[in-house]
Amino acid sequence: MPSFDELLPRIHVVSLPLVTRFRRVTEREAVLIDGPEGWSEWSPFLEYGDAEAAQWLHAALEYANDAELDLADSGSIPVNATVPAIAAAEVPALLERYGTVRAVKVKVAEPGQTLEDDVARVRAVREVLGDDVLVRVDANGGWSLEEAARALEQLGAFTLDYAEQPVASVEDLARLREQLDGRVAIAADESIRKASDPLRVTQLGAADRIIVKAQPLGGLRRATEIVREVGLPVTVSSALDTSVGLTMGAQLAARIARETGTEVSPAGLGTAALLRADVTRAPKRPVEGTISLAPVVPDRDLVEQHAASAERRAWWLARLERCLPLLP
Ligand SMILES: O=C(O)CCC(=O)C1=CC=C[C@@H](O)[C@@H]1C(=O)O
Ligand SMILES: [Mg+2]
Repeated sequence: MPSFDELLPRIHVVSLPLVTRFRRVTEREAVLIDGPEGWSEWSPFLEYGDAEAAQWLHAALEYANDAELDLADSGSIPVNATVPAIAAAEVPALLERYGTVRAVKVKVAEPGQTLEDDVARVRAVREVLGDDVLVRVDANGGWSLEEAARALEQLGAFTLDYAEQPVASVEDLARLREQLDGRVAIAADESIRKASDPLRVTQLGAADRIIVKAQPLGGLRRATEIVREVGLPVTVSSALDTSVGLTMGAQLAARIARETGTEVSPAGLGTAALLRADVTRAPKRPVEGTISLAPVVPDRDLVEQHAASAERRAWWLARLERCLPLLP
C-alpha cells in the first residue's frame, strides 16, 4: 500500500453540489486518487470514524493499485433510479433526470415526515412510471418494528420489489420478516458492514437479499467474497459517489454476476443524476436504465472548478493520514 507522501501528489479533493438534499447534505465531498491502475475514489461520509473510513480507503487503494483485479473492459449494468425523501409533487421532475428506468428506489421513514408522505411519494412514482417498473423502498433503519409492519402493509399495496433496512437491528429485521411472511421481501443494507455481519443476517434469517457497496465493504475482492459466503440475492449500491466511485460499483456488480453466475439486479448506481456537477464531461448518468463499465478519467478543469476549499482539503488530508495506519 502506498505511503501518505506517495499518495499526496495523486490526490484531488472535490466538493460536488447535489440537486436535492440527501442524507442531510447538499454538497458531496470526495477524494479522487489518480492511481497507477486508474482513477479511484475515497468518500466515506463525514461523520464516520477512522476505523470505518479505513475500510473505504482499502477499497479505494485496491481499485487504484491492484493490477490483477480483472475489471470488465466493456459493457454496462442496469441501475435503479433513486428518489430521495422529497414531496410527492416533486417526484415527476426528479424522475425525468433518470430517463427510462426499469427500477426505482424510494427513500421512506425520513425523520420529521409521516407515513402519509411515504405513501404519497410511492404512489407518485407508480403514477409516473406505471406497473411495469420494480419499486423498492429504503427506510435506512428509520422505523420501529411496529411502524415498519404498519408501513409495509400499506406500502405493499403498490407491489414492492423489496424493503431495504426497514428497521435498524438484525433481530428486528428477522422478527419483521417473520411477521410479513413473504408479503414484502426484506433487504439488509446497514446490517451488512463488517465481515462478520453477513453470517449473522443469514443465521437469523433476517433478509431475503443483501445490499453490498464496494467502499464500505473494503473493496471488490472482499465484497465479492462476502456475497459468496452469504449466498443470498444481491443488489450492488453506492454512497452517492462521483462518477469515478459509481464505476467502481458497476465493476463490482459485473464481477459478482460473473463469479456467481447470476444476473445483475438493477443497482443503486444511478445517483449521478442527483449531482448538479460531476468530475467528468461524460458523467455516469443512466442511459436507458444502465450505466457503462468504462473507466472514468476526470476532467482537469472540472476537478479544479469543484476543488474543495483549502480548509476542507486539509481536513481530508488529515483524515487520510490517520486512516492509512488503520488499513485492514
Ligand atoms: O441505492 C441507491 O439507490 C442509491 C444509494 C443510496 O440509497 C444511498 C446512498 C448513500 C447513503 C445511503 O444512506 C443510501 C442507502 O441507504 O442505500
Ligand atoms: Mg440503503
